[in-house]
Amino acid sequence: MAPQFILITAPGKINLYLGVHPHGTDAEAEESGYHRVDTVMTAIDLADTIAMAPHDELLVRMVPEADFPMEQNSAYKAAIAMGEAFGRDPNFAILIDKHIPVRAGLGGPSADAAAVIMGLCYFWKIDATDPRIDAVARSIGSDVAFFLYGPPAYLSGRGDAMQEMYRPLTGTPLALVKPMNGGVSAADAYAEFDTDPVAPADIEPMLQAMRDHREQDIFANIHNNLGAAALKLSPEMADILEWLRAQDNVRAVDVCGSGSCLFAVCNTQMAAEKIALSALKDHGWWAQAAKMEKSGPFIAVG
Ligand SMILES: C[C@@](CO)(OP(=O)(O)O)[C@H](O)COP(=O)(O)OP(=O)(O)OC[C@H]1O[C@@H](n2ccc(N)nc2=O)[C@H](O)[C@@H]1O
Ligand SMILES: Nc1ncnc2c1ncn2[C@@H]1O[C@H](COP(=O)(O)OP(=O)(O)O)[C@@H](O)[C@H]1O
Repeated sequence: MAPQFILITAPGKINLYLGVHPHGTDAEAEESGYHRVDTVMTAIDLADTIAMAPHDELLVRMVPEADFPMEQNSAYKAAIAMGEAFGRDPNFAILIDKHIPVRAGLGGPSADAAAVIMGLCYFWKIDATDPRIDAVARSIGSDVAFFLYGPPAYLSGRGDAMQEMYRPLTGTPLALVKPMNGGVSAADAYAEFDTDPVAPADIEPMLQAMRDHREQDIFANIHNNLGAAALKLSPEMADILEWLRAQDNVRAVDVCGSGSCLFAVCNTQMAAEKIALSALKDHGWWAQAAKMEKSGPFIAVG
């Protein structure tokens, strides 16, 4: 008998490499205003938790309560799109325990959408390789496809076309720091990028380092050419960037996706914890120690 309740852990992500290509480089990706993007992402252990059970209608709630209508929730959109793709009524109650900050570049809305897609596949016994799943993911957002696969990966196109997957960097310590208030939306960051587009760094050294699992080279090739746009939209991020770079035991620092969060790869978990605490205590920034995670969303059955 199918279970009546599942709990899905939906990890956020960081981009170890984010290369946005100025317009005019890829006609297909640029349809409807999108940019050609090459990215290497890894999941992190800062995660939302999503409880799902069959219900008499589709109901999506967040804790803390969302300040936008349910119909705009990525989890709701994913459930509707899955229902349409598979010809079924997505009548489920979905409760999202929110831990991943929004407008942070940590992929929270996309992680929630991927978790709901996986949850519905579980309830409806849909094969994970069904191509309709990938199409649903892409229709919700560029980052959703990454979460469906899980391990660190290189994606191209709009950042939604899987190219290669790599051995995870599980447990690598991170300090995440962002301004306490406000954030940067992905759409605003891309629009700002267009005012002064700069070509990305060569991705090959990063891909080769990921293939060979050479940590030192991976961290030496961390790159994000959307970061400058985020910094213009949220100037406090520049203070955080400078401060993180000056901390002890930090191997690399960059912007998380479209911001407003920044990450520091640290030598030890204690160093990451110390940096997070100092960011909060001495500067009033939002901060959290985290780790790189081996995979994307995973399901526990109740
Ligand atoms: C920047 C990245 C890096 O991983 O994520 P975040 O850091 O925001 O989490 C992604 O490219 C964001 O992906 P996602 O958050 O899924 O954004 P989407 O809903 O697909 O797109 C939001 C908006 O960003 C712009 N956009 C997004 C992706 C892309 N390749 N080109 C774009 O120009 C478009 O204006 C689009 O309307
Ligand atoms: N499940 C969700 N969790 C959080 N925010 C969501 C969700 N679904 C839709 N949103 C909307 O997405 C916005 C954040 O989008 P975006 O800036 O692209 O995300 P990110 O945090 O990945 O940078 C929120 O302000 C909110 O309006």
